[in-house]
Amino acid sequence: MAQAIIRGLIKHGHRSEQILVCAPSQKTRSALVKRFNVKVHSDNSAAVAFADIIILAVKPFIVPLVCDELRPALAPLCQQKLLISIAAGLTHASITDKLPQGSKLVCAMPNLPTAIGKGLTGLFVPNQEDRMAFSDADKLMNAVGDTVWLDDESQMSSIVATAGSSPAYFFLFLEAMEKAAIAQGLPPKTASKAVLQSAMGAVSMAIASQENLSTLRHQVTSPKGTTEQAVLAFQHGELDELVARAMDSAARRARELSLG
Ligand SMILES: NC(=O)C1=CN([C@@H]2O[C@H](COP(=O)(O)OP(=O)(O)OC[C@H]3O[C@@H](n4cnc5c(N)ncnc54)[C@H](OP(=O)(O)O)[C@@H]3O)[C@@H](O)[C@H]2O)C=CC1
Ligand SMILES: O=C(O)[C@@H]1CCC=N1
Repeated sequence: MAQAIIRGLIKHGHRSEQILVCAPSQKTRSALVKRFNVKVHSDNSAAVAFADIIILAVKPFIVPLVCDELRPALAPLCQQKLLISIAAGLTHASITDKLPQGSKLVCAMPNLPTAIGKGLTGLFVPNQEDRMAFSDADKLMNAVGDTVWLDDESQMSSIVATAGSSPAYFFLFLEAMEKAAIAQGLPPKTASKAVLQSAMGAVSMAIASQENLSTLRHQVTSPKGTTEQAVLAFQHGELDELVARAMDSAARRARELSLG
């Protein structure tokens, strides 16, 4: 995910020499230098001296370890630095507990399309009045997509399910359509093109249109036509219930991660 953010930031005008990536493995660091020409370091605390905004982009269980490493360097500077955690599930309090008192932290939940400037990031700070003070986090994530502020931290698990994880659901659905189209006899390249262009067209249209999703669906679905048969098959397969179950599972996992 860090690479997606870096790619998006550079694509949208941030200079690579202004980005320092701290990662333990030499292989990852070399790959990042080669790919993005960013600065790299093996020591996480180097980020404190270098950057005003520090993104914690490690697996949730590694966040406490990284906070331990940042703490000594961060303590005297914590009012001047802005930290952004993108770790799924971790609560604001559980991270600030590991940071020097007075540290400024935003919890964020981006998604992979950040890499092409089309991300969606949910942002949360405990006091809504503080949002202005955290506008740099909003600006940064806005450079790689859109942002939404969450009023309540309990909404974060829904943003994980709806935005953080959801590109994978769409990829899964598109994969299934591609397989079915090939099974029906389309050449793989034609199947892929037809699926992706149709998905892009549908989403672009939904964004541009004044109509809601249901109205747009009905515009495609001619009475007694072809679409109706496919929609009925999805409904017999209880698509709504399946999607709700899948999203509940993702949200539940985010809440589990918050318990450590
Ligand atoms: N993948 C996604 O679409 C999204 C992920 N997230 C969140 O992003 C976070 C990272 O997930 P993801 O990118 O998928 O995971 P990856 O495993 O792909 O990346 C994790 C990175 O953390 C680095 N790392 C490991 N240990 C340390 C350490 N001690 N100090 C500094 N860096 C370290 C690794 O570096 P090295 O290669 O050197 O080991 C690696 O590059 C998670 O918290 C996840 O919840 C949030 C939204 C979307
Ligand atoms: O699967 C995960 O845990 C991460 C968080 C959201 C997307 N990927």
